[in-house]
Amino acid sequence: MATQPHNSLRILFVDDESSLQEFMRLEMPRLGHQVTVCQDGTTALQALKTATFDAAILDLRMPDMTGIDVLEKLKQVSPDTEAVIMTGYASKETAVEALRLGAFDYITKPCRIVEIEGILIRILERRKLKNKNLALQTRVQAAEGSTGLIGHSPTMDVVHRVIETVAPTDSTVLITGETGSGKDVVARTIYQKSRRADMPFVPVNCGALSPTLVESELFGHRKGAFTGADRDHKGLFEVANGGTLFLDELGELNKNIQVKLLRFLESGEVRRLGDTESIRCNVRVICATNRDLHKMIQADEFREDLMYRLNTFEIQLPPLRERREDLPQLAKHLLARSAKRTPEQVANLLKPETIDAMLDYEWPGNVRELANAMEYAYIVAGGQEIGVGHLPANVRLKRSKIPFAQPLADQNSPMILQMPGAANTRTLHDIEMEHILRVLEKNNRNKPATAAELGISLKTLYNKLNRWEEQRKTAG
Ligand SMILES: Nc1ncnc2c1ncn2[C@@H]1O[C@H](COP(=O)(O)OP(=O)(O)OP(=O)(O)O)[C@@H](O)[C@H]1O
Repeated sequence: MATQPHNSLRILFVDDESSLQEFMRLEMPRLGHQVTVCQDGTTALQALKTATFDAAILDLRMPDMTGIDVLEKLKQVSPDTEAVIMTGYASKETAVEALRLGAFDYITKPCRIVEIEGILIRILERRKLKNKNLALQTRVQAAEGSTGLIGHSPTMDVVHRVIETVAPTDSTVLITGETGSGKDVVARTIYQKSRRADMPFVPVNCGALSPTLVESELFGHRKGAFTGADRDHKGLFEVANGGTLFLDELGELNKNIQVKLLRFLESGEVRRLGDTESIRCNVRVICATNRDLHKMIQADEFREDLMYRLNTFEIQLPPLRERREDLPQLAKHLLARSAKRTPEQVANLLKPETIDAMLDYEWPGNVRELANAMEYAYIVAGGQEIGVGHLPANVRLKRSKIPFAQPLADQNSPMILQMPGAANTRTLHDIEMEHILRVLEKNNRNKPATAAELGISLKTLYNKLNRWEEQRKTAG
């Protein structure tokens, strides 16, 4: 089959005027397009059964059926074909009706070739945009990894059941669980199973929002609301309108923002900073936190009324050490992700003793730590069978706490192997990261407390941790 040049369209032309048919047979190839000419609607519908077209130019008045009839049928069998209706001046209203039915545009007779050419250029542009969008979606999916929620241990079965119940409703959901236990995956699964799956999913890492801008980021602002607000700005609630807003690390929101979130949940309205009017937003909110909100309430850091408003449906994700039966399947899934293969293709790479060794470990970093361990082992084993010796040192030696305090003592520690330039030449940056990680551990991974002890902003801490994570990935 001949390949279609990227600037060429396959066009279906339907008109009973033979002079116009001849004109199109000559002119379309001259413009680089392929054309199939039909003299009436019936022949056109026949042609649609055997070929695919990028565009269809349809005469409004034909002997057997109208262009509108053909348009309706065309949109049923080939919704991606862009239709253009040709009409005389007298029937402009019908042309407007055609637009309502999904036509791309209409042209009035007598047709001028420049006009047709202009419309075809716009169709080509729209096709390019659609393809670009598709390519971007595929890349986003590849970057985010498969969103399948793996695990059928009794506790995970409960999680699956709650997801099935709550996903189709518009109810707010609170997902709790230790870091790396899969809260983000659960939020995306709820979204994908919801009625809003075709609308935006807007994830927000509340901890990474700068404290001075958090309100404007979430709720928007009017021009002049504060110094530097030189234009109106849409908040993320408005961006997510019709869809789902995922507030990750909810526990990091300050109390002022907590009040505003509560107000939104109760009224469905947000008010931009500096505005006097509220805006109605149809947004479903899903929240996640690894912090103990009850303890935060006792410490007067979290509003009790907000927690009760949020936890109508609470999904508690168990830590990996409490659902060890999920580990073999998860390990295969995550190994397949690193190897860019299917779980079946990598199943034989994991020796039974390697799985046993992993079952003996506590996994304080939960599934994320398992994902990193699988990536590490895959690289160290050179894509071959993975033995116990290929696992990161802390997994092999069953040391749950990552040995930040003696980073150079064990050259096989994943922390060192993954730290760029770690061998004998530690850079100032390496030393800084070791210190940050040590303080993070000391504070039980509580990021605000860590940032406070280090004397840096929470945002800076997140930036440093993200950069470090990227460097570890690049260093393999
Ligand atoms: N049940 C699961 N099935 C498949 N992959 C999972 C599962 N749980 C977690 N993962 C993977 O583990 C990693 C960490 O998961 P995720 O980001 O959802 O954790 P989290 O609880 O949101 O962490 P944090 O509290 O640090 O934000 C991701 O790569 C995710 O794809």
